[in-house]
Amino acid sequence: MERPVTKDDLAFDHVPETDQSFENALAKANDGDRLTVDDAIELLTTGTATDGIDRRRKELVLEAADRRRADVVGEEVTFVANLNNNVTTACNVGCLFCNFKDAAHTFETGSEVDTAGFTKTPADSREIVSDAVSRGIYEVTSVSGLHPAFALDDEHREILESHSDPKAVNYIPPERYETSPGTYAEQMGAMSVDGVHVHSMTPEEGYHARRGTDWSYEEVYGRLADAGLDTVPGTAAEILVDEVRDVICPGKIDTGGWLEAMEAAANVGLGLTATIMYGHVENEAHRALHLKRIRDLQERVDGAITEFVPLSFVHQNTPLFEHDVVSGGASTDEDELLIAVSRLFLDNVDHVQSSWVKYGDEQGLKMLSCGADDFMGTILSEEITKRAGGEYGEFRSFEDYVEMITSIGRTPVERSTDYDSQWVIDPDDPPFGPELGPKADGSPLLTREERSERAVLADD
Ligand SMILES: C[S@@+](CC[C@H](N)C(=O)[O-])C[C@H]1O[C@@H](n2cnc3c(N)ncnc32)[C@H](O)[C@@H]1O
Ligand SMILES: Nc1c(NC[C@H](O)[C@H](O)[C@H](O)CO)[nH]c(=O)[nH]c1=O
Ligand SMILES: N[C@@H](Cc1ccc(O)cc1)C(=O)O
Ligand code: SF4
Repeated sequence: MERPVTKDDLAFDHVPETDQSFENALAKANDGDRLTVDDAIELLTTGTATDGIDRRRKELVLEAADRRRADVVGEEVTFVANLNNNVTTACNVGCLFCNFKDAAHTFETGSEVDTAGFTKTPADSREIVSDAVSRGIYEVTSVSGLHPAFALDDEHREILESHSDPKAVNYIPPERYETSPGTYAEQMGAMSVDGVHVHSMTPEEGYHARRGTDWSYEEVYGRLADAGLDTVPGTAAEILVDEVRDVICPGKIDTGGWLEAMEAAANVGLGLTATIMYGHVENEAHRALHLKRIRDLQERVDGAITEFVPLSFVHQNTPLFEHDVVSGGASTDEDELLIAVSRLFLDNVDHVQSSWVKYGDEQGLKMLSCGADDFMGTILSEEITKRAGGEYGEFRSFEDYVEMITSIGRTPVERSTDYDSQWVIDPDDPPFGPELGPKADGSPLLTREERSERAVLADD
């Protein structure tokens, strides 16, 4: 049998080699000068002239980033009271880093394979979000598989229904499925409970919502905003260099398409977040180029990107790992350097998020001293990382947040999705519950039952 293609066989055009020195790059970072891609490569590699990561140099990069964080945002650590409500896992795009998806044919009525996934109707979403809103959340984040029955709205469905070759545009009518996800517009409307902030429709989903039409992304995001969408999560970014996308997500929109969708969303007034998904086949040159593309985008959208979210690749149950293309994810040194260099390079993005879903509590807290200042949200439910083999759980309570953030001597601050509203929490004045948003009454986010269930689990 032939040996499988591995990461080492990939002959990339972009390689981590520069004419810059580590010392010069570090001096620029310390002076607050705008960094170039070569500077970022030097800092991410702790010097391209030597192999491996030099721990002493790494500490210097982390210190520079921590100082920059203190200068830009001070000692406050923010988080949000939110719920993840992902609508469906049905997806045929086939990204090789993803185990969230389930082949769409397994959702069809009469399928011989019982699907391992789920699809929620708009009514299901409404019920789930209503329940979470009554517990105090004021943001719902919703990212989904590209279900072939999804249409943007009724007009889009009509266009798809009358298409000469619906399959060619990845459309199968909802009648073929056990459960219909409805339209994106219906889902946005259903999730807009009592003014809750809807954070949804990644550029990849935006692409799906216009397939088979000549509509611009502005048209699509404008209609979604009218239906209840508030801000757009910048996932599907992965690594914004096409030679990497060709390997890990050949079915996805390319770098240009991702940037076009993000810019259009900003043009119709929607706020944005941006991400990087790193630690698979890419090298430090790709990571640095990605940062440059985000920084340039932020200039074009006039500051619409509120935060940058590094997502460390979770490898365990993914095709990339199972087919031996990669032997694991990023090392802790690489994670820390990525956070730090994101802070130093992205001088026009105020907030860098540390994801406890990806790093866990201990390392997640450490990241708050490597350049990050935001600690994500309560989320209440998580499927993407869990299905990939991540083990850091599905929610954090406000109590957890206050305890963790004060344990490192920083100030816990509740924020809105767009950071416009912030509420400094006094750790000496419990109970801690959401104070911002539609049903803010300061009561704890978790129900009494959940709290006692957790206490039992902790005793085990
Ligand atoms: C699962 S998709 C859902 C939304 C939509 N299908 C899309 O691709 O934009 C959301 C994001 O999760 C992240 N993700 C998926 N699998 C991951 C993994 N194994 N490790 C880390 N992040 C992952 C990727 O960055 C991806 O863009
Ligand atoms: N980093 C991850 C997030 N981040 C989302 C945040 O919780 C929040 O929605 C955003 O900051 C906007 O306010 N969500 C995940 O599910 N998994 C992550 O790794
Ligand atoms: N990236 C999105 C949310 C998100 C991140 C990672 C995920 O696995 C899922 C959703 C945001 O913060 O805007
Ligand atoms: S990352 Fe998104 S588009 Fe890619 S397979 Fe997973 S769910 Fe589908």
